[in-house]
Amino acid sequence: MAGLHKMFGEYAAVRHVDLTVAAGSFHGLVGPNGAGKTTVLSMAVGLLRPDGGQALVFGVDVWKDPLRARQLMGVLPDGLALPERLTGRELLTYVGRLRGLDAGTVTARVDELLAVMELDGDVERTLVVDYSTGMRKKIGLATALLHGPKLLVLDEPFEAVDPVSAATLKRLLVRFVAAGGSVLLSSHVMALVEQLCDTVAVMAKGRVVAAGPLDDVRGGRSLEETFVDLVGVEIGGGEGLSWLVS
Ligand SMILES: Nc1ncnc2c1ncn2[C@@H]1O[C@H](COP(=O)(O)OP(=O)(O)OP(=O)(O)O)[C@@H](O)[C@H]1O
Repeated sequence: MAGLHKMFGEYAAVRHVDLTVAAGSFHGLVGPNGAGKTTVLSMAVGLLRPDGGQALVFGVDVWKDPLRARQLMGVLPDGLALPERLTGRELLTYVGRLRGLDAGTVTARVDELLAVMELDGDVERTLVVDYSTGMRKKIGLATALLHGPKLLVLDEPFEAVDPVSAATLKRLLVRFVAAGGSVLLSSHVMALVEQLCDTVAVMAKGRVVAAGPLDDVRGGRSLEETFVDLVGVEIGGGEGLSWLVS
């Protein structure tokens, strides 16, 4: 992405952001609440029209050639709206056919994805409307993977996912990158980004304030310490709320 810019009224939510995810890299995007991560990712994948700048996926302009760009990308947006009154299998089958995969391929991939995401067995009778938040993340990730994309763009993929499922998702993403895929994910969890990502960008107030290989950005410290320095916030400050306990 180059020079991506977005105004909401008078407020510049994203200010001329440049970000490159190298092929085969696992790229983390971190930043405090309201930094502009979701806005950047939404513009990068074609869900929110930028006021300026360009988003390219392997050279394909997301806004000029959306169909080709979508073939190359798998997207897990924040607050994904899924067709609710379907089971996970029905949803994946529907998405697979929409994406032009033949019936045999869809069935085989849906079987595999439901098993990997542990959404098979008894859970198969549950409608998506009755899924927990973590289960919705998992089925959302499965829909993102279904067509075999080269790049995954994931907004907070681990939010509300239990530790066991998170470990499964991590293994899956590491495998995806090892097989040549690229991942761009946003997260609030520094430990997770340090564990998974080789490259990281830190956003604050709509700008990228640091970016590069993980070790360069954290410079011998933990990512959390670097993050606090860069965005100028105190973690766990004791001020205020004196009424909370007496
Ligand atoms: N549709 C919108 N209309 C108006 N303002 C918006 C809209 N979407 C986002 N914003 C504002 O833009 C800023 C960036 O929001 P964004 O959701 O991109 O941040 P974020 O880094 O993803 O935050 P979080 O970590 O809390 O998810 C915030 O100040 C938010 O209030």
